[in-house]
Amino acid sequence: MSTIINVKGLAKSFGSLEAVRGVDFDVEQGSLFAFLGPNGAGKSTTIDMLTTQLKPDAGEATVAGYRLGRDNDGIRSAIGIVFQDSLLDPLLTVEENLLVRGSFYKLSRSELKAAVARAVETAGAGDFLKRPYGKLSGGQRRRADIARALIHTPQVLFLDEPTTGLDPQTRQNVWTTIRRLQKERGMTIFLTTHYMEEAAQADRIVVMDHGKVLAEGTPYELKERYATDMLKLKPHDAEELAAYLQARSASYTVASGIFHIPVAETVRALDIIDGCRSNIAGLEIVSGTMDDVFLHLTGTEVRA
Ligand SMILES: Nc1ncnc2c1ncn2[C@@H]1O[C@H](COP(=O)(O)OP(=O)(O)OP(=O)(O)O)[C@@H](O)[C@H]1O
Repeated sequence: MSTIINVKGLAKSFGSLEAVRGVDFDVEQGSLFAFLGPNGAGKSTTIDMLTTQLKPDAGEATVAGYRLGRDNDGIRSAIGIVFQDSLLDPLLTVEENLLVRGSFYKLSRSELKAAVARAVETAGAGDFLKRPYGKLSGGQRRRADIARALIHTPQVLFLDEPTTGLDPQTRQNVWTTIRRLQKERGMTIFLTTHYMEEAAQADRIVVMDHGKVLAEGTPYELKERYATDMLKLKPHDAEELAAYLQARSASYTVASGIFHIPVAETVRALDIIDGCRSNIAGLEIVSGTMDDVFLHLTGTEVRA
């Protein structure tokens, strides 16, 4: 796979506040990339720089082969952005909004119609095309916002918290659209989210806080590194199990008669189980989650 976004030493301060303090990361072409961090971590500032809305103080970046600061028009032609706050006019219908937006791209009338139709189809916004944007549900608005960002068929789609505030069913629908863009259209998706179960579906994750990258890797790698799997055992004889675990120098806690034994990886639980099989009345192995990773790295629960 080739790299479509490359970031080196990117930095931005607002007065004395160092919002982004020299970040480095790459995004693979066609991947679903999740950018995580608590409120104020510097995510939006980084995205604003990569999308040419904010001039960096230092560092460099290329997006779809275009150098930031040198070919910002090229970058803008290659990206689509779905902002947290919509840019569409609530009084116009979805179709009117998209046609107005599409008129910026200097297309002929027939090209414009075809581009809008393609964006609508891809975003699944066909059912409410003739309705005023302001009268749509949250999920429908999001689809219209995504359609707006797709009119010029971008290579990279930036989505800033695309599902925040939506109900679980609608979140799922919007998420299905995002996956389709990536899988079927080969689009690179650059996503920020406060929902860790969404981040867990990404190909690669960067976690940042206080303007710095804290960790990066696949969800699996991050969970292996920063989250602990837990073996939970219900013994027939608690004293016997305690003695067995102490003899192995395995740490554990007991709650309501259940032994909680942290294991580095889920398969390690097998070693423990093997030696005390006849004393086991019940067991469960709980994998570490992205929530654990986030908590470990940032020292804070996810704040939406
Ligand atoms: N235009 C600005 N002027 C001054 N300070 C700013 C400006 N934009 C952002 N900041 C500050 O920079 C820091 C990073 O903000 P940023 O919006 O990049 O964080 P974030 O990770 O996107 O947070 P969130 O998850 O809340 O969107 C914060 O302390 C914020 O208050």
